[in-house]
Amino acid sequence: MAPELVQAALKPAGFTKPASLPSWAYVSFLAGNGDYVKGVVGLAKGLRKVKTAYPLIVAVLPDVPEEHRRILESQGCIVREIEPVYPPENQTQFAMAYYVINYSKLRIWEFVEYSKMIYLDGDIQVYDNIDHLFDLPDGHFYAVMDCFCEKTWSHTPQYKIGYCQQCPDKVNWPAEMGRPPSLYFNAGMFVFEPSISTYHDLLKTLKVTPPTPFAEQDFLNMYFKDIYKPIPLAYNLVLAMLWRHPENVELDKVKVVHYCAALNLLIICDERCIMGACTEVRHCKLLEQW
Ligand SMILES: O=c1ccn([C@@H]2O[C@H](COP(=O)(O)OP(=O)(O)O)[C@@H](O)[C@H]2O)c(=O)[nH]1
Ligand SMILES: OC[C@H]1O[C@H](O[C@@H]2[C@@H](O)[C@H](O)[C@@H](O)[C@H](O)[C@@H]2O)[C@H](O)[C@@H](O)[C@H]1O
Repeated sequence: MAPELVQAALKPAGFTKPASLPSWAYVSFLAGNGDYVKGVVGLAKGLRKVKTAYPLIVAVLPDVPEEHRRILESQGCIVREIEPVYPPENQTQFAMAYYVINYSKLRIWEFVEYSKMIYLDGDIQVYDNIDHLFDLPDGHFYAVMDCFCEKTWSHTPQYKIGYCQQCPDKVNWPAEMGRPPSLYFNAGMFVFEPSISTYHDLLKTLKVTPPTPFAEQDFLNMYFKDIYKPIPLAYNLVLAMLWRHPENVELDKVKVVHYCAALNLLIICDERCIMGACTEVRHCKLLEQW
């Protein structure tokens, strides 16, 4: 779909809650007994603050303790336990060792009581209502394009030559390296349609797909390549964009911020010290944390 059509579909309609809400929902993913539950609580609070009309489902692995599940339910979340999904045995070095558990995100395609869902990582915060994304035309996979400039991408040819899809004209893709990479999305936020047939095909395809450094993100990019439609950066501002491609960031239009794990910077601002994005980028000093 032409970008202008995507833009048109993204215009927030005059929001009136329909008599019977369509079967749409937000969904997040939680594993382990660590601090990610705090992120998901923050996400639930953020969605409530922007007055979303739809529920937040949290797909939890069996290792999420009862206490954390109760906390999520006290925040109005619908908690659904899922079984882990593992990729085929392989010696792959994941970009982050724990990424292997992120393949379990694939279980959300089984949530077919919902016709359309918006997936949000637990380290994401929503600052503006994005319910209008549910109105995007069916039959596509919508997500924001990622950036290849962080060290976590150092294993890739694009990182090695300084190519990034966020600024494709800065370093041209050399002809001798074949075709440039297809548009590649960040899998921390996406709009999708649950489907049992797609769910079974995802798992079947995973069984014969060797794991790669960005785990299920690489897998989803490969699987949905033909129906992927980029949506504006405002819907998933990966923090690195603030210092890698500030020219692409219109802060006042940002609706969703993604506080990625590879963020190894403490952003200190004259007025306050925060971990994560800062709205006054010009005040910030970026410190290499470690
Ligand atoms: O120990 C973990 C690791 C990851 N996650 C979930 O998986 C998502 C993706 O992992 P992460 O955010 O670390 O990936 P990033 O986008 O930061 O690379 C998180 O946001 C959480 O929702 C989790 O619940 N527990
Ligand atoms: O398991 C793979 C993960 O891949 C992605 O994280 C990456 C990606 O954003 C890179 O572009 C950043 O450089 C990096 O820091 C960050 O960790 C998804 O956000 C996450 O949900 C999850 O799918």
